[in-house]
Amino acid sequence: MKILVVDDEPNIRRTLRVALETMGHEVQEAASASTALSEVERQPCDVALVDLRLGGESGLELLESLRAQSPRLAVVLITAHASIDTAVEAIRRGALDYLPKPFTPAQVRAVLERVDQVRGLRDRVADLEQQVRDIVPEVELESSDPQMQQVMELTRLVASADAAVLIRGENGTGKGVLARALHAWSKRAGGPFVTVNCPSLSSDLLESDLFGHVKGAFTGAVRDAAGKVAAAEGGTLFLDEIGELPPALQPKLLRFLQEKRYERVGEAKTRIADVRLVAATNRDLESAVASGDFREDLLYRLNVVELTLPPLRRRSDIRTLAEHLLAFFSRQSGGRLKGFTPEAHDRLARYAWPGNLRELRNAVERATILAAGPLVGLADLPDRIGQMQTDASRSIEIGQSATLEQVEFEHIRRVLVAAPNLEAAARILGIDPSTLYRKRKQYGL
Ligand SMILES: Nc1ncnc2c1ncn2[C@@H]1O[C@H](COP(=O)(O)OP(=O)(O)OP(=O)(O)O)[C@@H](O)[C@H]1O
Repeated sequence: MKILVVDDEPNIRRTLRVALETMGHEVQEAASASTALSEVERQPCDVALVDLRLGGESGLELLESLRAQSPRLAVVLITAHASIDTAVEAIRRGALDYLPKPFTPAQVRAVLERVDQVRGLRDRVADLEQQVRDIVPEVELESSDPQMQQVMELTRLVASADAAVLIRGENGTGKGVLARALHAWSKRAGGPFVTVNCPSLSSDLLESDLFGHVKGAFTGAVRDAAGKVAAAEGGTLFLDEIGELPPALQPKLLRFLQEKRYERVGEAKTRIADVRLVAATNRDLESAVASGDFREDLLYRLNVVELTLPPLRRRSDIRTLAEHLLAFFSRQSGGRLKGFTPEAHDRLARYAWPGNLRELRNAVERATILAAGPLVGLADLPDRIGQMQTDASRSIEIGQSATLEQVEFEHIRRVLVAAPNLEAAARILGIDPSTLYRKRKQYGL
């Protein structure tokens, strides 16, 4: 973890730095409240260890300012006057814990383990919140489109088997939604549904995210972690964007698929899990196999059954889908909107929908907020749809009349089309793969 030590006594700062660095943490120091605040602003950290008496300043006040400035920061107070009262006051004002002075390295370690546990729980809550959002109440799986009807029929058929399933389709076509439906219709429905986003983490972190790790396996592994394979026990593990699975992890996943066996990072003990694997990809995995980026044996293990979702532009039910989504969002906001104008419908039917159902959903939700009603018109649709020229790939020129959002959307879209994979696209854009991942979701790309 990144830890900020705030104490006006150089000796305490030095002792803590040595102890914390020995435990594998990164340490920043501050001798006063104002330095502490500017340090946190300059470089975000995970934990602040704050002395209660900072010369003439109060650690309790700094605690409040730090919490206001950086709500995710865990603050631990250090106090030579450990009384129940100060401890209670510190916790009441948002401290996560306190350390009595003088302290031993073991006490520091114990406090940090608690901080790490709380952070783990917080992440778990965020993850669960995301899952609740992912359950997507607006989803309509019934379709009059013949291709979709075929996909749904096959999904119901294979749901009861335990075979691995590979879901193919462009971004936003509903692969995640279909994976959930598959789980809900399977005999594992009572078990957990756990998602792993393959491109959002580095190879090492992804391995530990999947299979778990033991305490001390790497810097920052301060306690054992079970991993998502274990979390999905008795249920379904959904590997999103499997085409981005780093090569180093592919043999490990293959072994897991074949034998249901795996090891946590840093541990030799073999564990067994009863988990069904469903994977999704928007990439042409056959060409990834041909270029050596994806193992052929893994592809064959994953696609025992294949389900392919059609892109939205090829679906004959765009109109019904748009009406369904509008009815859903309109209900949530008092039922003001009754439908689309004929021009808006026409545009929705002719637009290319590079972000597929996600883009349609976002466009309709946005229109529900903007439209005066009772019908959604062209002006209520995002510019790229409403002002679309007949050529869907109209060019945006830098310096010409375009919003920053349009420019960012178009630039990211084109880089994604041209780059061989997400990591390369993130490198070109000069952003983190996880930021790119979020932006794609935001823009429905
Ligand atoms: N059948 C549906 N009815 C209504 N909305 C849908 C449907 N399928 C998908 N959506 C909308 O599109 C969004 C994206 O779906 P989902 O995440 O399943 O797509 P995906 O193909 O997995 O995308 P990605 O490849 O980017 O992960 C959903 O959150 C939902 O809002």
